[in-house]
Amino acid sequence: MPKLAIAKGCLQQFGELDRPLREKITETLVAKFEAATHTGIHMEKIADARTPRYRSIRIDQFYRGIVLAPETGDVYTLLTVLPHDDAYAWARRRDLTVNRATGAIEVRDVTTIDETLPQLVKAAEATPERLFARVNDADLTRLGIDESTLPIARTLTDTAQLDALKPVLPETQWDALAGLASGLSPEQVWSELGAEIVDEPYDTDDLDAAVARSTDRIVLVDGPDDLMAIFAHPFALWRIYLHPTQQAVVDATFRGPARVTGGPGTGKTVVALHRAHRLAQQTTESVLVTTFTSTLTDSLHAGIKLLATSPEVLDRIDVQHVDKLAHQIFRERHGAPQLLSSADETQLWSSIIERLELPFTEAFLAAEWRHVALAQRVSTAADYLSAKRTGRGRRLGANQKAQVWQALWEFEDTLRERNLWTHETVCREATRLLEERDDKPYRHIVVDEAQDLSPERWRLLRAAVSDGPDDLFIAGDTHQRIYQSHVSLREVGIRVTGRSSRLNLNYRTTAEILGWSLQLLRGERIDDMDGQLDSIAGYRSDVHGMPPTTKGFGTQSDEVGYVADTVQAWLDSGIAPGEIGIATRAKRLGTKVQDELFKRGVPVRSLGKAKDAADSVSIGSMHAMKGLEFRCMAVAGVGAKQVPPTAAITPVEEDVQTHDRDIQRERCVLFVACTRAREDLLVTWSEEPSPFLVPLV
Ligand SMILES: Nc1ncnc2c1ncn2[C@@H]1O[C@H](COP(=O)(O)OP(=O)(O)OP(=O)(O)O)[C@@H](O)[C@H]1O
Repeated sequence: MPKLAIAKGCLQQFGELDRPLREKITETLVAKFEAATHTGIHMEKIADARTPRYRSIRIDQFYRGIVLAPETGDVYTLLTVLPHDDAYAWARRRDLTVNRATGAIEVRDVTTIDETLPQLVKAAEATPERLFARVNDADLTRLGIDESTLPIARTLTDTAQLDALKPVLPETQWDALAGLASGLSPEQVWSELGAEIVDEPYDTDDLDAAVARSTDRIVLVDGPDDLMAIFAHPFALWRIYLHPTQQAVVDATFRGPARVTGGPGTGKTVVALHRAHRLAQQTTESVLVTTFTSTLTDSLHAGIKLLATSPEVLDRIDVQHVDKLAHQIFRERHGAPQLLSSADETQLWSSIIERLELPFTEAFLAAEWRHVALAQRVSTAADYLSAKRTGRGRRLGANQKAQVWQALWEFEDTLRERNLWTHETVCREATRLLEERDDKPYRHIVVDEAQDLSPERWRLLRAAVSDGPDDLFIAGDTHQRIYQSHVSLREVGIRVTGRSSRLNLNYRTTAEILGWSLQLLRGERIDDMDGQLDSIAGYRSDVHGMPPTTKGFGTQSDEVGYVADTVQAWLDSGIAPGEIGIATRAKRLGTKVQDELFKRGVPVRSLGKAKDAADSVSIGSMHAMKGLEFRCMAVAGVGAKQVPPTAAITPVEEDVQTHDRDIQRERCVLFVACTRAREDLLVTWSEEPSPFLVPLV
């Protein structure tokens, strides 16, 4: 029985068509493949096609699909859908070959390559520079560059020429060249290709075997329902086509906790979602997918719903905010907790300070309680005396420690006496309850945005799943840490050493925006949650665009006006309101921009509030941008007075280390906001620019 496979490029093109045409194509293909079961598929041969195995399939009066017919087997691969004449021209210009390194199928536009080569040779005569001078032929060949591509690679003098060849060169060969051009070594490119070392070379004439190997570019459709599901979400390419390095992490079996790291937009969430889905397919027990905010939880939930087409599998996946899980476990035993408000907490610290006549501030004691006592499960004076106070800066002598411990003890004692709880103590109690249980609620736990979870939340998760293969899977990037939590995974009982993978290729942002944003963090020493330093080296994007626009103004009202003008210009150029995001550090400025846009009749919403996300420009704090992305992004109010905000920074004289950590965190917050942009980034300020921007503007 014939089976249909769909190439990634085809689904991308399909997503750009009008909805009625998309519906028509879907209907036609479903009907054809249903009919094929009984009567075979009717397809036309194409005269003068580059390969005699191309066939055309009629979609309607105007549109044709180009299909690769099998020589052996029964898989028909839909390569493209285009207006009639373009479809036939496509088939005449493009050939299919098998990549020597990966054994996967590749499309190349032979006609354009033949036309371009003489021009490239001519341009190269004018300059001695060669883009790949440092890479020898043997390495290029090992990376799959074949004899047709090699002469082209050897004439290239700059990356702009390589970029221009992207639509015409064989995809995997272009990826390998782009990796080398961005500074990766041949070894690094080899490992990114995810190429399996084979004993025997691939049969480069066997296109059918190559199709079967190309799971990162060709998806095999599993019946009409699957076809409808694929075509219903043509923009969610991540759902179907994973990069080999992503796929390897999704499919791996780990003997214990494992994690994936990587820069912004490298697909960590995508990997986490696929992995959760795969684990849920393989077990009959529950799988938890979790993170630290409810907005992120909602978007993980939406992702899981896109992936899990089987209701049984979907049922097995519980997507829950980690605090909600803590409260749920707590309530099952104790009922609803009575929570201490943050104002009451400050008041309580203040009364303890007064009563004990202590020389500490409320903020200092609260932080000491959270970052030392709770983080390290300190329950006695002796524990506290020997607890690590890394990152707490201000040194305490023995007497001072005794005073602090007395305050912490009184604080907890009051909570106990009045039966009051904070989110942290609820979490601690839930952990205790889970640690007592043999029947853990989950078989697998997948955690996204791991860098922002506090130690007590990690302990909760550790206690919610039994030790075992694939128990915990963690996705995160410490360069995007936007809250206070500095966790050593080992200290919370989670060992990932030797089970850590890294993703480098950014799918979201242009190379220009990524490169600019990475400079915000240059020189920062950022831990990797496992006793080492993380690094930004090697993160890259193969997509190019405009560099970010940075602009300062004399007054805030001029700045607001400019941001509103820019949003209007984006809208006028055809960008949908839902594809535009605006981030500010302080809410007040966000409100001003929102009012200005509202005055101009632009639909606008505060993040997380209105439901009609697709129809409105989104405004939110830089923190609220975590996990989101927008085609166009304005990051406003990046002035010296606002970024970093004085109130968020511990004064140097109070605590040097905490001060430094606060500054680093604020850099990360700005980095997160800027890396939400896919195509266009505007960064503005009034008066003096933020010190973080000074080297960049
Ligand atoms: N294999 C893929 N094919 C197509 N698109 C992909 C792929 N992997 C990731 N993407 C897209 O790249 C973007 C970023 O992915 P994702 O959110 O998973 O990255 P991330 O590493 O979690 O980012 P961040 O850390 O910045 O939140 C998304 O738009 C996602 O759909």
